[in-house]
Amino acid sequence: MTLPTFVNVGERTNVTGSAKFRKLIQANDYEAAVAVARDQVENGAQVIDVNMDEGMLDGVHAMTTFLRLIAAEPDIARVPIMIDSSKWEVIEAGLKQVQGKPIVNSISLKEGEEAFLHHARLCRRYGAAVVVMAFDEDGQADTKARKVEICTRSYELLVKDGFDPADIIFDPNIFAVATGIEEHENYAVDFIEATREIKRTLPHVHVSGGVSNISFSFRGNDAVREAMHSVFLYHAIQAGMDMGIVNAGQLAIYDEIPPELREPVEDVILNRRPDGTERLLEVAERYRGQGGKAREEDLSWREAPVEERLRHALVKGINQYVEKDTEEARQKLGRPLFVIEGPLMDGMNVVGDLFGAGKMFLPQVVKSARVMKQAVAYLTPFMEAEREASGETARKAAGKVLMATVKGDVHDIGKNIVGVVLQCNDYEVIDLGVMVPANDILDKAIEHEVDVIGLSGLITPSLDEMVGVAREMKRRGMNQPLLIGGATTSKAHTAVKIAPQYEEGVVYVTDASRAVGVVSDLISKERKSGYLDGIKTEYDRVREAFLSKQRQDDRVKIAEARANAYRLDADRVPPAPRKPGITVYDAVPLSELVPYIDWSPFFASWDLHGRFPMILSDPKVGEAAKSLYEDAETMLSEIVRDQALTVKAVAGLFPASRDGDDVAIWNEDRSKRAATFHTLRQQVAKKSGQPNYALADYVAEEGDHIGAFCVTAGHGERELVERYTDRHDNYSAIMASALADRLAEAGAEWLHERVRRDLWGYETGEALTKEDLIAEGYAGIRPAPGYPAQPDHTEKATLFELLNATEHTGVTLTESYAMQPGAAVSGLYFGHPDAVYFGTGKIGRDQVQDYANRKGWDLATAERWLAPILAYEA
Ligand SMILES: C[S@@+](CC[C@H](N)C(=O)[O-])C[C@H]1O[C@@H](n2cnc3c(N)ncnc32)[C@H](O)[C@@H]1O
Repeated sequence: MTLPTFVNVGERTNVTGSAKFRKLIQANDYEAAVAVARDQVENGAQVIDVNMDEGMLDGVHAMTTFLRLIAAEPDIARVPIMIDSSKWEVIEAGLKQVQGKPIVNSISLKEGEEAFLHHARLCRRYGAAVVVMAFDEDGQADTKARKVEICTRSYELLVKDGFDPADIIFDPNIFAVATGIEEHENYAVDFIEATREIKRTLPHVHVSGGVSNISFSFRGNDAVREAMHSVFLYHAIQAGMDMGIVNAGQLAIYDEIPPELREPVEDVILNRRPDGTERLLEVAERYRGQGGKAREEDLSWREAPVEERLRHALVKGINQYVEKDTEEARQKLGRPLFVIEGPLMDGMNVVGDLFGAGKMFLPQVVKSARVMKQAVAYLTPFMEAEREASGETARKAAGKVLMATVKGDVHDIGKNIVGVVLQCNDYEVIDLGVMVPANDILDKAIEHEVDVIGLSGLITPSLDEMVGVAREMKRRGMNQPLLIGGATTSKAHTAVKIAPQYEEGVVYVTDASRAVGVVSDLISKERKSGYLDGIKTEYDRVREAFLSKQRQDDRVKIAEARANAYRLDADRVPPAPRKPGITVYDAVPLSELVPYIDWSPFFASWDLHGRFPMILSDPKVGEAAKSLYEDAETMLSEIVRDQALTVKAVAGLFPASRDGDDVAIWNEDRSKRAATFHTLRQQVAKKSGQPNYALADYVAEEGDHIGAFCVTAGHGERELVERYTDRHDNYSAIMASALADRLAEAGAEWLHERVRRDLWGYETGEALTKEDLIAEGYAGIRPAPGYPAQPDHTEKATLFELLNATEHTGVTLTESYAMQPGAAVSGLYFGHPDAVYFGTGKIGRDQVQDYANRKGWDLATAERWLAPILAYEA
């Protein structure tokens, strides 16, 4: 077994640990019991522990039934199952049911070597990993020496017997500390040190444990328990613990535990002083009933000298005192420039180093940059006055970077983040905004004598636009390197399409955290040519690999793909809509949308990757994520309170029928064709039984319906963003855009539910949970033009016309078919329960020609719009 950094084992499907689960099993309510398992997985459990050891239960029957049911649930079955029982027949019953790699919890030397090896062999036969308790014929190990001794003995026996050491998970027993009994005081240290020794001496094994035991004596005092778990894990993980039963929601962030609590907790966990328990008991009283929340702000840093304070404020991103401290520093240091070049730059260097070392994350850096920007804004008039008096020129930045989102594209969150990160590394950034034509970009680059040009784009037509900018740079004989970034850009596209147009350097930048390194290499006189040579060699290789793959491409003919189309189950075509035609929502109440927000992509837009809400307690990015989330929640409640954004939506449901690979839309009595949606078909060779999908396949040949929609949350966004940028607050400006995007997506989810339940009305029964909605676990899909199932953005024109979307929502389409405002979503509705998302993949020239004919285009136009999915070189 290979494990990610720390694996969280869910334990709520354990009849001995959860009264709720026990009652469900006793009542034979397996459906609700399965929901408990699902809940755990959704809440971040990466393994689920299943235990049916209850005197009144038939353990074999309960284990078999329950595991059989969860094996049929793909979203639960994707995580490993830990079969937990002290009865061997229950374990074996469980092993028979689990399909993936099981984990047996547990075996031990309690009954001697023979029984131990016998059980281990049985586990091995089922391919299971095992939890080995530090337990032998003499009982459970409590000291470090005993833990290590038993684990070592177990290890040697197992490995000698042919057991894969990577499948051994030791549980060296976590016992409660601070119980008032002297012998217990070293229990945490014993566990931590035993873990360190086990990981050092027994290669490949894992170490696990039940974390909540440690704080057992503080039952009822969650704040202290959370702090104890967090401090214990902090040390145990460093010692090598890589798995455990932890309630992620009940974990404080180590650095956020108030020092007056953390210190006595740490004293107890590390057994650092004889009166540790007493002192913790005293402090604990003050935290009783506070749930770890009510903490006073620590203002001790305000007592340090002003340089220190500025540095602290920068690193922590605190802008509350920035003007006051900047003024004090200006008076103390004598000149505004000394403040910038002194404490402010020092602080930013610390931020840069921490970011570079992976100890700080983007949102924190952007917050630090806000402090810098506000300090500099405060100092600027003083510097200008000085310059006027002395005739000096302005201070030179480390380099100048021009940035723009290309013509036809409106998205700029990523670009703005990169701009901020560059600025806080002392680069001057000239940001031309969005929808900037090539000539404007290049004119401004020349006028400002910039060192580097950065282009950004989100939608596929922007890729072509970037190729045009590169070509024009060559024509003009420019020499600045060109950076490429944004959601649809890629190293392959940059290497294959853009780099060959311009010899002075084209570099693809994966994410904001890379931008500073790349720009500094490109600006350095010493490093630039070596760096670009390296890029060129790499891109030559990427291009060659891409083209050679393209040459051996084995697409099937479009006729053959059509013959293998997906055949719709006509009996399950949804009924006619209850409310056909167009429905407009002028202002969807924002408060209604908040529960529909999917937060995971919000974190991703700040380069914090992981699923919400688990990301909040992630050992690495949890702290940054939590603080970002708090700020987001504050701003979101202000937006809702002030109605600062308006969400407009339109949905339409129409008679439709499949027409080959197209979908015909009809007027109400089907006497006249109102529109045609064109779809594209997969041409990859499929295994037998697997269809070559096109969206048209989801519509019946006659008597069917489809829908279309457009939602925006962008009205008001510009004003909001400007309000923040005027205050030199890019952090909040970027946050506002990111929240507008979230509300647009939430609006799409909300509207889709309305459509399924009311307007079309094919979904009856209970409403889905929020998690089910986010996982799109309902019947029907809402594919969006420009996404993998229909990569052609131009289909939005038909969609907009059919819905009269611009009039109803105020959303317009740019020449590249980007929606404006950017916080907008549109797509089609297919109601058939078998409809699933797919990717069209690359397509052959025969289909491109056919598609061109259907769209009324010539081949070259089709090849231009479909450029990203051509299986050949046009
Ligand atoms: C981009 S995510 C947005 C939803 C996500 N919960 C959020 O809030 O960001 C999912 C949406 O993208 C579109 N989509 C995803 N995969 C697709 C595919 N293969 N083809 C077409 N559209 C797709 C659909 O409109 C789908 O509802």
